[in-house]
Amino acid sequence: MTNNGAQLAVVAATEAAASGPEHVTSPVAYDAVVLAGFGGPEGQDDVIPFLRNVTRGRGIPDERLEEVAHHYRHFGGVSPINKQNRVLRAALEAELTARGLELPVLWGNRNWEPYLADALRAAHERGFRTLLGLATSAYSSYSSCRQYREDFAAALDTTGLGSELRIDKVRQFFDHPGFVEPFVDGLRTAIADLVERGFGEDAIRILFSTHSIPTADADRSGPRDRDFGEGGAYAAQHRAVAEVVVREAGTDIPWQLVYQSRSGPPTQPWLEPDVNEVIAGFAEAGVQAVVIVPLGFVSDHMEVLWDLDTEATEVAQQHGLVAIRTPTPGTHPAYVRGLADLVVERLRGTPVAERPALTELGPWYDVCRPGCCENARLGFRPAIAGLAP
Ligand SMILES: CC1=C(CCC(=O)O)c2cc3nc(cc4[nH]c(cc5[nH]c(cc1n2)c(C)c5CCC(=O)O)c(CCC(=O)O)c4C)C(CCC(=O)O)=C3C
Ligand SMILES: [Fe+2]
Repeated sequence: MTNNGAQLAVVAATEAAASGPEHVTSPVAYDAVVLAGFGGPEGQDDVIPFLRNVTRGRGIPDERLEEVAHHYRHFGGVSPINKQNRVLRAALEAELTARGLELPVLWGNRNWEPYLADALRAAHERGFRTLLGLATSAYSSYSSCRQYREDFAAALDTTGLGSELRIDKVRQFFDHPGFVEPFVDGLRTAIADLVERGFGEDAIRILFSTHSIPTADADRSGPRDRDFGEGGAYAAQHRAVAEVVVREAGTDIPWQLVYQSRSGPPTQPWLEPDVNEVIAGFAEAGVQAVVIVPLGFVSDHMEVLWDLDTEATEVAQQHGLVAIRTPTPGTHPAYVRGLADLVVERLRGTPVAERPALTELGPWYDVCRPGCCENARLGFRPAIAGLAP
């Protein structure tokens, strides 16, 4: 740290939370929203520098990096993720404007241009001082929660704007109706499609797929003082949302939660089972069709286009199975409205009892609880929007 700006921001958020009820902050007149994306390469020359950004200090084997570079190269070195976030940014801003809220939405990334630091500089130049961060990530884990909080703190440090800007962050929204509804729609449509094509419901299986993470990180996901069972809050949230999606879709077809896109050295345990192994096992069980619901992802980025639409679909075909991958929220109107609702609840300081949440785990916290989503290997880094350890 070259200045203590990030620490100041951490303290500001901490005090705001500590003085309010446990879950929620008081109303805040935010000047703007900052959408925080993962970032992706936009051409062949970007691929390797992007992958270096993603994996810095992570011990990802070179073979895995080459393999992942190949996924991007196959699509011209372009990940669709930046375009998707540009479209989402505009849609969210338009939704807020339509509600009479003058709340610009800025956008910056963790791993590629425009970086979060660029977004903070732009916000500051436009005179915005009180910002609400919104990460494009629904669940609790180091990669999907705490790392975004650290990204904001690091961007405050890089820009030297730590004492000028206050940044809070929208809660994890895994069980918000706006996030869940597109998955329900997608599952219903896929089942209807298969039934119409003559598949019996007993010959169909539903797989809810999400990103695998190291089990050591999964165990640390969510607040330190709550026990969520195997796989921590990360796995528990996915299980709970999958149950809601199945119930809302009104189906009795058997389902299970599977994991994809594992990296890291083989010696390191990651969440299992792998989507491809489960699909391969289906053929012997007499299954004829599989519906893959990409429950862990907000848009059709590379993990979806390659790991599901290319790889998992190929595995299914090799085993004589029909596979349908259902849509991600993307810019589904329910999702965009849901994100706007999540912003509005912070403007109003909506009491926790009035906040929508479709599972018993939520609504999640405005300010992360002590020890939330720590990384098992990386040391402590300053983060916004969390209570001190
Ligand atoms: C939980 C989770 C999400 C979902 C939540 C969220 O959306 O945030 C997610 C999303 C994404 N992951 C992405 C890309 C990559 N993730 C990698 C590596 C890793 N991901 C991890 C976890 C997650 N990742 C982890 C524990 C690693 C190991 C290294 C580390 O500890 O960081 C690597 C390195 C190579 C590899 O090992 O695959 C790449 C290239 C992209 C962009 C895709 C595009 O460009 O379209 C997106 C949206
Ligand atoms: Fe990832």
